[in-house]
Amino acid sequence: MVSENNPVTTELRRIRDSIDNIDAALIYLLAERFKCTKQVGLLKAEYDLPPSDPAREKQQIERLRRLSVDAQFDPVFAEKFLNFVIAEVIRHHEAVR
Ligand SMILES: C=C(O[C@@H]1C=C(C(=O)O)C=C[C@H]1O)C(=O)O
Repeated sequence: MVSENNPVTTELRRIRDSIDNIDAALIYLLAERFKCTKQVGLLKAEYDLPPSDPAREKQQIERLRRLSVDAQFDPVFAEKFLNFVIAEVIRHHEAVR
């Protein structure tokens, strides 16, 4: 058991504070993204456009994979994450038709 004032405990708390801030930022960013995709979904419903756009998704995935490499981040995970988000967006688009 390490004490409250142990240097390791202090360092762990400092890093975890940053992790908590980053998680909060991610939630706000995702909320903004879903506000935008909601508008897209309403436009698509109004003009009878298909909920998904595979060509656009392909461009986004290629772009995010490139950005991930630049950022020294795992491009496979980036693609999985984007696909997960897009699947939820498409589900919302189907629901508002
Ligand atoms: C938001 C859109 O709808 C869908 C969701 C996308 C996304 O979440 O980025 C991208 C393409 C579409 O499959 C769009 O067409 O722009």
